[in-house]
Amino acid sequence: MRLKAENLRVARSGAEVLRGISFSVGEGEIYALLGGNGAGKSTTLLTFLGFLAPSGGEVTVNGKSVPQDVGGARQAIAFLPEAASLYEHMNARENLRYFLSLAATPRSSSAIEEALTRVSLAEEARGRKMKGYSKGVRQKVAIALAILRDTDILLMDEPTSGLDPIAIDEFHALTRSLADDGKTVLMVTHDVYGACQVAGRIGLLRRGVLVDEFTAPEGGSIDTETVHRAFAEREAA
Ligand SMILES: Nc1ncnc2c1ncn2[C@@H]1O[C@H](COP(=O)(O)OP(=O)(O)OP(=O)(O)O)[C@@H](O)[C@H]1O
Repeated sequence: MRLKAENLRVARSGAEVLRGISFSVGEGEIYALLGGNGAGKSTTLLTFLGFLAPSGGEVTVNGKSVPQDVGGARQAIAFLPEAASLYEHMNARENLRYFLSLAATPRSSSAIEEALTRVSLAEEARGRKMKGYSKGVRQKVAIALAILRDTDILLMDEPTSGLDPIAIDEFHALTRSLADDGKTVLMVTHDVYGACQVAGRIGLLRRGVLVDEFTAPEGGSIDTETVHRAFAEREAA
């Protein structure tokens, strides 16, 4: 398994915010962690990235304990934060070149153009400074960066928040094609409908406990109604 949490516990400011969660995500899988505010979704991502240490249980990336090899975990993962921080005074190509050089993974100009084509960033948008660009364009550049880093694993924090419906559909199609290439995707979201559209598995997180898990049937997708009902019932409980 590329990502695995086993009875994982994490405390923040003295309070236990993950209370023994277990799940795993393999090659070519898209796993969506769904939950209300404060459920522990971002905390889970930060723990896989080694920014928070477990107070109990285990967290592994490619079979290696994250606390024991934080560098290895970060090298294996591309992280898409909710708001991509790109340099305003640089254009899309310059941002990509700059961040790739920081990650010590320089790429050719043709590879950069190919990635920008894959995320459907219009030719004329590639050479304009980022300043004033919409969230949709910024996110495309951030995904292009993840594609160019060519890591096996992608973590995404609320990737569709603030995107319009067309950008959301494009994003889901792209995420699926990345999974078809064998990437492992873990995303956290509030969006039940989007999670059902894109994920092969959904984990419902409530107050630091994984209370339900749903798996898509072979060749199909997870039923939105079922997840919605479970979400509402758990929140009301
Ligand atoms: N920097 C922090 N220091 C201490 N506690 C924190 C910090 N950030 C979050 N928490 C607490 O950890 C718990 C889980 O928060 P987390 O951000 O992981 O939830 P989330 O499911 O991602 O929520 P949201 O959907 O609101 O982003 C919450 O109770 C929150 O108050």
